[in-house]
This record gives sequence, C-alpha cells and structure tokens, in this order.
Amino acid sequence: MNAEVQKIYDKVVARDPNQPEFHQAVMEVLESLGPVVEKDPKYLPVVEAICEPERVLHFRVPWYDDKGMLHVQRGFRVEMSSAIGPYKGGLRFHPTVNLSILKFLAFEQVFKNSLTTLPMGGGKGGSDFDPKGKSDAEVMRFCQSFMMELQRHIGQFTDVPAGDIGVGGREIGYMFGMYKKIKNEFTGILTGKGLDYGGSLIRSEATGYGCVYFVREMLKVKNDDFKGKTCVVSGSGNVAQFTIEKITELGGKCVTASDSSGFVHDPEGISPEKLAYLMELKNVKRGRIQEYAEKYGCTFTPYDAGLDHNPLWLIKCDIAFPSATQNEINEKDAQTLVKNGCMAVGEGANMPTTPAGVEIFQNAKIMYAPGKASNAGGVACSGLEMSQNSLRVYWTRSEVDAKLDDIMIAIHKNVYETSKIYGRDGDYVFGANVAGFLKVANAMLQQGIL
Ligand SMILES: NC(=O)C1=CN([C@@H]2O[C@H](COP(=O)(O)OP(=O)(O)OC[C@H]3O[C@@H](n4cnc5c(N)ncnc54)[C@H](OP(=O)(O)O)[C@@H]3O)[C@@H](O)[C@H]2O)C=CC1
Ligand SMILES: O=C(O)CCC(=O)C(=O)O
Repeated sequence: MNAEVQKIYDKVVARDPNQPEFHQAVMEVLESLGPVVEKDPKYLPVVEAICEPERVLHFRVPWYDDKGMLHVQRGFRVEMSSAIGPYKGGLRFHPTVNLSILKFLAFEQVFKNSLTTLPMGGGKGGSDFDPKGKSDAEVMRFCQSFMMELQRHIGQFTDVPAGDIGVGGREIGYMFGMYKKIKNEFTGILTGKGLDYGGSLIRSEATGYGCVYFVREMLKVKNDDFKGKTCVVSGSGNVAQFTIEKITELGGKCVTASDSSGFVHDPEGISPEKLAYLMELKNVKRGRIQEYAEKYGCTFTPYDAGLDHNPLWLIKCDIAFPSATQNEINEKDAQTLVKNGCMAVGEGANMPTTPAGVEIFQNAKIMYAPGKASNAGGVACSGLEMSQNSLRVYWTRSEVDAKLDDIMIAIHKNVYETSKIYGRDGDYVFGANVAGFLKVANAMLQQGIL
C-alpha cells in the first residue's frame, strides 16, 4: 500500500481497534487508491475524510413479545457520505449486527452507489433483532418501535433506507406505516416498498438480476455466455432467489441454495417450478432449506461451525454466486473453487470473500466481480423507485428492467475501462474502487470537505 495511504489506514484501525469488518472493507478500497493519490495528491485528504462516517446514530429499541415480555435491542444508522446525494442503503436485522458490520456495509455502499451513476450517498443501518421465529405481530411491534426513533433522522432528501438481510417487504411495510403515522406525510422515505403503496416493479428482483447482468457482461468480454454453465449459489433469500431465476432464464443451471443451517445440492438444477417452491418456503412459510431437499430428494449438508471451510464451495461449478453474507468464501474455499475449474465469481452479497480469498481469485486470473460493482443493481433500482415516487409515476416492468440492465452495462464498462486506464486491465476490484472513489472525491473537493 502507498505509504501515505497506509498512515490513514493505521489511523482508522487505531481509532476503532475492535471493528475488524470495517477495517477489512477500508483496506480493500485503500489498497487500490495508491496510484490515484500518486497521480494527483489533492485526493489524499479525501481518503482520510471518506473513512470517517459523517454521522453515526445509535439508539435503544424496546419491543414487547406476544407474551407481553419486554425486549431491548440496539438500533443503528451509519450515515457515511452525502457527497453525491441523500444517504442511501439498507437496514439489516440480524443477531450479529454491530457497529463494525454496519460501518463496513455503509463504507461499501458509498462506492457502490457512486458506480450506479445515480445521485445517492451512502449509509446503512439495522438492529441486532432476529426476525427468525418471531410472529408477524412481534415483527410489527419491533419495526414500529425502530421507526419511532429512526423517523427523526431520515427523509426523502436526507436519508432513504431500504432492506438487507432480515428486512424484506413485510418489515419495510411496517416501518413505512409507522413513519406515515408519525409524520402525517406520504413520501418515499424507504425503498423496497410494496407495489400497492409506492414500490417499484423489479426492485425485489434487481440485486439478483443485476448481478447476473454484470457477470453476463464479464463473460461477453471473453466471447462467452451463460448457456450450459453450472452455477453454485449460496443463500436462499432475496438476492439468491432472483440470481437463480435470471441464470436459469439465460441458459445456466443452478445446483445449490443454502441458509444458515446448511445447503442443498440438486445436480439436476433448480428449475422454475422448484424455485417457485423455494420462494414459497422462504418468503411465506419462512421454513428451512432442508425441506427443499426432502421434497426433491436431493442432498442436504448441515453446516458445521468447526470446519475451516464452507462445504458448499466444494461443489464443482463454472460460476460461483456468493449471495448470503460477508466472508463466506475464505482462502481455502477460493482455492477449491479455482482448482475445480470455476471461471468467474459474481458477488451478490456484500464482501463475501475474505482478502486472502480475493487474492487467490486474482492470482488465478479468473473473472472476479466485487460486490460493490456486481450487486449494485438493488440500490440502483431503489434509485429508480425514488425517481418514480418524486415524479408521481409508475414505470412498467420492462421499462425498469431495461433501465436496470443499462445501468449494469454502464457499471461494467466504467469499471473495466478504469482498470485499463491504470494499466490493470480486467482487475474489477481496482476498477470498481477507483471509479467509485473518484466521483465521490471530486464532489467532496468541489463542495469543500466538511
Ligand atoms: N437485498 C438487497 O437488495 C441487497 C442485498 N445485498 C447483500 O446480499 C446478501 C443477502 O441479502 P438478502 O438476500 O437481501 O438477505 P435475506 O435476508 O433475504 O437472505 C439472506 C440469506 O443468507 C443466509 N444467511 C444470512 N446470514 C448467514 C450466515 N451468517 N451464514 C450463512 N447463511 C446466512 C440466510 O439464511 P437464514 O435465513 O438461515 O439466516 C438467507 O438464506 C447480504 O450480504 C446483503 O448485504 C447486497 C445488495 C443489495
Ligand atoms: O436499496 C437500497 O437502498 C440498499 C441496498 C443495499 O443495502 C445494498 O446495496 O447493500
């Protein structure tokens, strides 16, 4: 790493020594910025400023379960950067949520949102609340309590949250309802809303579809496509479901899906009928992935926390789509994927590959799309939802899908060309970091770093 940039990184670590995920995300971006500050030192102070959130909100979220028992969770919103637009990024409800994880996600979001070409700053929030196993009424009471505090800090021109792990249409609906009641206004303060009250067509599909569009563009550079490719997908939530749908539509075959309990391997492929079952299982019944294996007679492998690898990545594939959570591919997993002939990785999740894993992919020269580029379709479609809300219009499914596709093509082009300008042809990590940074940095310099 460039010596001056290294000093900034050391300061970030010294300030918050207990935030490993945040350090990991910062390190991954800062490693790319050496050539940028060497070419133009005016960017150095921006690098320091961009690593510190503009604002961090931390609040208490009390809620009552169905038995009348009080529970107290933690709520957060990290408002990382408003240089190019209102803070924008999802809310995560998961027991592992803490400030380190939300700062890493908010930091990634700044560069991702910049790449979308839309005017959105970066933020992320959430709570250590676990919606799994809770009744709808409990989830509703929690969401209402969460919004009672969050409503003071968000707004259509200030900060526009959305979903992430554990926050889907149900949670967004409850939070939107509470905001409307408190503020007595109907504005687009959340995205991922239901289609009946201001949501955009294709938002649910957008992260998964967008990721597949991005990988399709990478394959195109090599005169290749999805036809006949075996794909391994992790997760079975929003991103994984629509990744599987689009891959299948483009002629590929998805043979896995997972949740936190384990993964299923279906060598015949997850057909549209099987995917419909999976969606019903996960989105309506809120069941476990093992039930898929029981229904279709394929294998279920439970996860064992004691293992030094994730056995899902042992399944031979042409393309891998990690779409569950951070650091789900480690060095060993990456080695296995490469050894088994994996030619491309499209990250649907945020930071799913550890730094050592990324190094393996890059040394093997496989096509590797970092999440901030390949999963940007979700937030891009959120940007389109904001535009539709402001204009008081609804675009059709094909209109939004075409705009999403154009955005993913533009992101790929920008990232690829940036890598070429700096003599790092095809290094999508470098291209995404530098292209994402430059737009935000130029905006900060023009506004004066505040
Ligand atoms: N939704 C969106 O628009 C976007 C999401 N992302 C990223 O994509 C990833 C998935 O998000 P999304 O699909 O929305 O979330 P969902 O909550 O819909 O699904 C998450 C899936 O990942 C699994 N999972 C979560 N945590 C773990 C874990 N620690 N180990 C193993 N499996 C786990 C869940 O299993 P279980 O149900 O058992 O917990 C579930 O199958 C996240 O990294 C998110 O940040 C990125 C861009 C946009
Ligand atoms: O749609 C959004 O605003 C945020 C999506 C998100 O959280 C992400 O891109 O990681």
